[in-house]
Amino acid sequence: MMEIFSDSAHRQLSQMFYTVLFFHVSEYLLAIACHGKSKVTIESLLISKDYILAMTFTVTEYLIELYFFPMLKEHRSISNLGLFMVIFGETIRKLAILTAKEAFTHIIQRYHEEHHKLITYGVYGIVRHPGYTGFWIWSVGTQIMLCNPVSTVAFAVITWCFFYSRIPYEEFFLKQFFGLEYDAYMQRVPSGIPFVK
Ligand SMILES: C[S@@+](CC[C@H](N)C(=O)[O-])C[C@H]1O[C@@H](n2cnc3c(N)ncnc32)[C@H](O)[C@@H]1O
Repeated sequence: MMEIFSDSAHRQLSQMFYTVLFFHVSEYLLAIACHGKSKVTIESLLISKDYILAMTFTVTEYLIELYFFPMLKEHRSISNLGLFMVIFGETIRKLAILTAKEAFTHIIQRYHEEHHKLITYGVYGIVRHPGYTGFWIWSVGTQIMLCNPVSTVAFAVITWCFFYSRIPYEEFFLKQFFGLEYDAYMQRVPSGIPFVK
């Protein structure tokens, strides 16, 4: 079936498939490693309805452009830049999970548990939300890798909007848990998402 695609298309679609597969499987396995199997649900695969919709849109855009504007998919250096962003973003996110360990829950904690300590070292010493920074770079990178102009802009804006509202919500509880220690951390370290204080 892949013979109907050019070499570039074959490479880009394969890269996208393995990128997405690696991201979700590794999120799930790391969640088990950090929290134990009994506490992890299938939701830790991070595949929601909206996400499936976004990926369907992405593939649809890719195939339409491949058919009508095949030269758009032949920009190897742009595609490689996207691949670099995917690897870079994935690395930052996984470093965040490995640094925060038990504190890195996929669902935002609203009640302080005794074991929950404030992490301010490692990647958390560079930005306050390295998991989100990494995901943002990863998601935009997937679209640059596919040379998908519409989805590149859409992913950048939609993911940014998501974190723009999620970060204050998450930090509302972190301030309750850690008080002045969190205020000082906020003063010292940027959020890691552009234009989010
Ligand atoms: C999905 S994780 C994301 C963590 C962080 N926002 C990031 O992007 O790396 C969400 C959980 O991490 C916890 N969390 C966020 N920042 C933290 C920090 N600096 N230290 C400890 N826990 C943190 C929150 O309480 C929340 O339940």
